[in-house]
Amino acid sequence: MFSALDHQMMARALRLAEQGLYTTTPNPRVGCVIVKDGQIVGEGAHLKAGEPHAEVHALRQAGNLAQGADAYVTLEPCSHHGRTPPCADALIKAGVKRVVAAMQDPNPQVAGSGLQRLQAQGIAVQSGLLEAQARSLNAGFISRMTRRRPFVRSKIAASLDGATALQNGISQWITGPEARKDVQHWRAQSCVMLTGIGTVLADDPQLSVRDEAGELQGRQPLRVIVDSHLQISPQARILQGGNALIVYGSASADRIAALCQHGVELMHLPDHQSRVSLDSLLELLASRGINEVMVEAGATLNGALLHGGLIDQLILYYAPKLLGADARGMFGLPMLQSMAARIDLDITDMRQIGRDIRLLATPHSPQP
Ligand SMILES: Nc1nc(O)c(N)c(N[C@@H]2O[C@H](COP(=O)(O)O)[C@@H](O)[C@H]2O)n1
Ligand SMILES: [Zn+2]
Repeated sequence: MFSALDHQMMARALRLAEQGLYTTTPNPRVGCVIVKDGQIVGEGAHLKAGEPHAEVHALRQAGNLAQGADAYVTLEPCSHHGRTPPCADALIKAGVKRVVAAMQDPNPQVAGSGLQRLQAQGIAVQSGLLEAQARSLNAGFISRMTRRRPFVRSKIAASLDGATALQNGISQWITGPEARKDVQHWRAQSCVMLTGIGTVLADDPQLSVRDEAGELQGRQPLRVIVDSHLQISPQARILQGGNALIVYGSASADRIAALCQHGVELMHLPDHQSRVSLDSLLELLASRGINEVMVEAGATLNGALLHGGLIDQLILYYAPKLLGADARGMFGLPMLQSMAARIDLDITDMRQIGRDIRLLATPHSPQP
């Protein structure tokens, strides 16, 4: 169905889409290549919401050469008026003869209607080339559009014997500098950094995106703290500089007033036991256009998220160290009554980073 040239051009479009890895949110990362007589005549990437889509950049570069050309796009061209006009119309006007998309747009405002509009104008349309790669690049956008919740990845650094801290809470530094630098790359592509009050009280983290000199770098994710009984101090480093949200389940009026005085945003999201409802939190974040959440938390929050089926990806750094008995574990999961109740994972990537090993894993879902 697809030629070697098709594969090559879509692979190029996917590389272009990666240019928006850290910047396009809440929009998807999209790349486009326009090809005439086997030669690239235009290419582009979507970089920022409100700015032109990938197809528009590529068509501008191609100019009149777009007439009779093939367009390779990593996401179905849009058919609606959002912040910008429909790309399907721009492709029709430019006179392209064929459009190849890696995947359909999961946005219900588009969902196949972009491809239909092109087809109705006699343009040859194909979809599904390198679809798995295109989906992985926009896992957050797809999750928000189809499940009404963000894609959630949790990063955990542990010793080889599975400990994240000593019994007294000391955890700095289990992994080496290369792994800590790698973490910054994941933070930078996230819309939210999520943590729990236990981590805030133990480590007083900032959860910001920083360069090697420790300076703030680029777009900063919203910091969200799950603090069921509002124990956080207004002086906590994570609250400095704004851009933070505390979610709580129950608290006294005094505690609420004290934090409000410091200009902190609070949200009351109780579950039936007056802890924080994690499902409601993710729903709320999606309604605010949040595509990707990165969790850096302790065993309690990680256990609750994993047990609730709310973690989509684990980023596990294992350091070649042993922390011994009574050290803190990775997940506070309830005791299993049988092997049948275990949580199975699939490992999707494994590599050495400095002296540490990084595993990417996803909760295993049985094949239909
Ligand atoms: N095909 C395509 N190319 C791009 O470069 C895109 N950014 C999108 N995004 C789709 O359009 C919606 C955003 O529209 P506005 O930027 O507000 O005009 C987004 O939700 C996707 O459905 N598609
Ligand atoms: Zn568009």
